[in-house]
Amino acid sequence: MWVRVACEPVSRPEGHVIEGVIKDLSVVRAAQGEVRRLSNRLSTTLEELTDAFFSLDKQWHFTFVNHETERVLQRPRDEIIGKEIWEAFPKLRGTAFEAGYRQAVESQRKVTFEAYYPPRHAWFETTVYPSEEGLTVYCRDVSERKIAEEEVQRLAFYDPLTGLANRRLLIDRLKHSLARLRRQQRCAALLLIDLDNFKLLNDTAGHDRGDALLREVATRLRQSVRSSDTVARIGGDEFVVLVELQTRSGEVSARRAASVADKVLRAMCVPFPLTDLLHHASASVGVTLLDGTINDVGEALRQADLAMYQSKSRGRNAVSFYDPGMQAAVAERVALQGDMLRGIEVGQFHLHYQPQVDEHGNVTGAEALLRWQHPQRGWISPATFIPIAEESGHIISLGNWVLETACRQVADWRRMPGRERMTMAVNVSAVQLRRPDFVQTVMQTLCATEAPPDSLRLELTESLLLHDIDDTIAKMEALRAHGVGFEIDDFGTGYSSLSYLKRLPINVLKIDRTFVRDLLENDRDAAIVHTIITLADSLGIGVIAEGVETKEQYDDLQRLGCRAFQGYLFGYPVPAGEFCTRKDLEAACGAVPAA
Ligand SMILES: Nc1nc2c(ncn2[C@@H]2O[C@@H]3COP(=O)(O)O[C@H]4[C@@H](O)[C@H](n5cnc6c(=O)[nH]c(N)nc65)O[C@@H]4COP(=O)(O)O[C@H]3[C@H]2O)c(=O)[nH]1
Repeated sequence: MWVRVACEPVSRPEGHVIEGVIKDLSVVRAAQGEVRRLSNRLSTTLEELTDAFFSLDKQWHFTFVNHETERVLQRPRDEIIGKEIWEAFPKLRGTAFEAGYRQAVESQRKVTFEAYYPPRHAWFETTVYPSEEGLTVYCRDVSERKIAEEEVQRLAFYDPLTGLANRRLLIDRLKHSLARLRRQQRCAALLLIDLDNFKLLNDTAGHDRGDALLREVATRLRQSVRSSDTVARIGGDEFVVLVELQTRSGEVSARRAASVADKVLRAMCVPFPLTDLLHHASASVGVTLLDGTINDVGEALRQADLAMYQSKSRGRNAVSFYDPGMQAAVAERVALQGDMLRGIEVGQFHLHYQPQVDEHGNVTGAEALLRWQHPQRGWISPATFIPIAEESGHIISLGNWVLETACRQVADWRRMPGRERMTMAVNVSAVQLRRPDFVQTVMQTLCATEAPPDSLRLELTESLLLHDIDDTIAKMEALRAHGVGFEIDDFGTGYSSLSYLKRLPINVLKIDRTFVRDLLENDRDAAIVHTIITLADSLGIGVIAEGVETKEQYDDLQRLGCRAFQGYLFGYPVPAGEFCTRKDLEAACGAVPAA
C-alpha cells in the first residue's frame, strides 16, 4: 500500500509531541500507473502505425512524429521536433496540405482530403484534427488505390496502344464542345484521319510494326495540334482530331481548319522509322466544320467520315471538306462495290490495248487498260473503279484476271510474224504487289498462258515503290531474274529519290502525261522532261513518254531525246481485235497521226 505520511513536532503544555497524518495513496498511485501504461501503449501504437501521424502546436511546431512520418518526410524526428513545419518543409507551402491544415485550424473541425506529395511520388489521404494543443495529422498512403483508379479511368477512356482518347471520351468531349460552340457562337473543326494502306503494312510487315506506326502517328498528331485540342483513336487506323478554332466566321474557320489538316497530312508524309525499315505512309483526311448548327455527335462524325471517303476516292493523301452532295457520291461508291463482284463473275470487264511505238513509229508493245462496261451506267473509267476495287479487295481477282488476259494476248501476238518482240505493259496496284505470293502468281500466269517472261512489263507507280522499298526490290529482282521487265508509271509526279532509283531493277521510266501536255507552252516542263531523259540515260534505263496527242509534242519529245511514245497520236486504247487489224500503225509516226 502506498501512503503519504506528514508529521511535525508540536509543543504542548504537557511536552513536545509529534503529530502526523497518514494518507492512503493506493488509488492515486494506481491511477497514475494506469495513465503511464496507457500513454506508453498509445505511443507504441502510434509508433507502430503503418500510417504517418504527427502533431503540431499552435505555432505550427512539430510536437510528435511517429516512425512512419520520419519515413515519409525522410527526416529523423530529432531534426524536426520543435521546428516549424513550413520552415522544415517549405515545399508544403501553397499545396493542398497547407490549405487543409489551415482550414482545420480556422474551422476547428476535422478536415479530410486527398493530395499528391511530389517528393515521395505518392498520394495521401489526410485527416487533420484540431485540438487544444494545435493539430494532429493522420496521413495514409493511398497511391496503390489511386493508381488502380487511374488505370480503370485510363482503360475506360483511353486507347491502351497509343494513350490517346478513345471513342467514348471523344464522344463525351464532342458533346460538351457542341454545346459550348452553340453558346459561344464559335467554330471548331472535326478531322477524321484514316491511314492509307495501313492494312497492307500490318499484313505484310507484321503487327508489331503496325503497332509501332500507330504509336508514332499518335505522337505526330499530338504535336500537330494544341494540347487543349482532343486527339483520339477510334478504330484500327482511324484517328480523330477535334480542334477549337476560336473563330466566329465560317470562312476564317475553314481556312484555319484547312491549315491544321494540311499540317496533319504533311506530318504523315515524313517517313516513319520502324525498327529495320523506313515506312512511307500517307493519310486521307476528312474535315467538317462545327459551327454550332450541328447538335448531334453522330452527325458530326458521319460528316467527317464522308469527307474522309472523298479524300480516299480522290486518290488518297488528300484533305476533303464535307459538303452535303458528298453523301450521294458515297452511296454510289457503295453500290459500285456491290456491282463489281457480279461484274467480274459475268464478264463485264474488258481489256483494251494502247500501242507503244518507237522513234520510227513501229509498234513495239501495248499497255493493257482495264474497262468496265456496266449494264446500267455504261463504260466506267478505271480511275473511278480501281480505287474502289483496291479498297474492297476485289482488285486481287480483277488484277489476276487482267494479268492472265494480257499475258494470253501477248503470247498470241508473239506467235504472229512481225510481232515476235511485242511487249505488254500491265498496271499493278499496291495491293497486288504487297501480297506475299505476288512473284509466284506472276510466274504461274506466265507459265499457264505461255507468254515469254520478257514480253511482260509490269507498270508500278512511283509512290507505290516507296512503300516498303526492300520488299519491293526483292520481288522485282526475283521477277527480273526470269526476264520480266518493269516500267515506272507517272514518273516525275512522286518523290523518287535518286538512290532508290539506282537500286531498283527498272527497265523504263514513263514520263507523266502532265509534263507532255504542257511541253510546248511551259519551259519548266520541257526542262523536267529533258532531266528525266538524261537521268534515265545515265542509269541505263529506257524512257517512254505517255499522253502524246499532237505532232508538235512528238517532235519536241524527239528533240529532247525521247525514243518511245504512247498516246492518242498513235492510237487510242482499243479491244484486241481492233489493235491487230491496225497494220498502218507501224507507219503512223511522223506522217499518219491516229484518227
Ligand atoms: N489525256 C490523254 N490520256 C491518254 C492518252 N493516251 C492514253 N491515255 C490514257 O492515259 C491512261 C494511261 O494509263 P495509266 O497512266 O497507267 O493510268 C491508268 C492506270 O493507273 C489505271 N488502270 C487502268 N487499267 C488498270 C489495270 O488493269 N490495273 C490497275 N491496277 N490499274 C489500271 O487507271 C488509269 C487510267 O486509265 P485510263 O482511263 O484507261 O487512261 C489511260 C489512257 O486511256 C493521251 O494521249 N492523252
